[in-house]
Amino acid sequence: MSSTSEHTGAPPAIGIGDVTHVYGEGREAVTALGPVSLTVPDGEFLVLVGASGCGKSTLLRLIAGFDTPTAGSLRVAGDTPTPGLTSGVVFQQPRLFPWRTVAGNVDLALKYAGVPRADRTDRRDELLERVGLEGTGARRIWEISGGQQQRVAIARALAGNTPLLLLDEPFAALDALTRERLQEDLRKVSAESGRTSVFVTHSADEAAFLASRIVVLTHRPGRVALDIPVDLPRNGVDPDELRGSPEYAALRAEVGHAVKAAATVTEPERIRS
Ligand SMILES: Nc1ncnc2c1ncn2[C@@H]1O[C@H](COP(=O)(O)OP(=O)(O)OP(=O)(O)O)[C@@H](O)[C@H]1O
Repeated sequence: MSSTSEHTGAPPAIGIGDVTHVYGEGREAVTALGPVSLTVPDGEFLVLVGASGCGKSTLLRLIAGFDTPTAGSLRVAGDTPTPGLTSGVVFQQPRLFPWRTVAGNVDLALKYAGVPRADRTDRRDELLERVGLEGTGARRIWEISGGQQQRVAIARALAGNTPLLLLDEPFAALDALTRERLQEDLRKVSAESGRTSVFVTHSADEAAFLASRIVVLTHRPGRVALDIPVDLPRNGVDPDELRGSPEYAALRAEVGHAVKAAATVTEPERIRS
């Protein structure tokens, strides 16, 4: 693993060296992950793909700092990750305060992030606009749709201005049309913000659409089965055109095959770059 960025000499956004994670002890021990080594440069949109139970969420939790690796080293911008400080996290179920308004939820995240009161309204409106929720600030969480709730969760995660945005299957519970819309908006938001992101999914389609790099994990304990850069354009591209392009179809097929193969056979690490 290289410990610094190629161009600036600064540590990478995420540096993962020979990380293993074991849940429980003795006869109860479950090795969920590893060893995994990955270097993620600033601004990358990394998608982790793999079959159920392969350790994707475990890796994300380690990057978030919710858990500490059993072995190996994991650094965010050269330091040990700290929950809430190094990353904003979006889960499959939006964890919002249902009795608060949309604006109130984002305000609270800005307050926790230390944004001065005088700046919060402008910053909140900017965030709501960015996630496609302008004009909905006064609505209660229970009054808006699941897709809109997930948009609020993304705005909250962006509010902290943390170096990382981590997303654990955030669109899995949404209907297909809403999911596509949110994917399109997230793609745009991420290209605009340039925030380093790690997104977990089962879906090869979703990975091919969102990623600037895709890592497929083997079955448990998850290791890197495939690590590929994505050459699809990230800015100024029509989402339908992208989804209809032969390049997208080829990437989706490659990832789909890799996920299937990795779910059944423990493959040696294969890197194409
Ligand atoms: N707290 C825990 N205690 C014991 N085993 C656990 C714990 N959390 C996860 N595991 C096990 O570790 C393995 C990896 O789990 P993880 O949730 O990281 O997988 P995943 O790829 O995210 O799965 P899914 O796609 O189904 O969410 C699984 O076999 C799971 O049962």
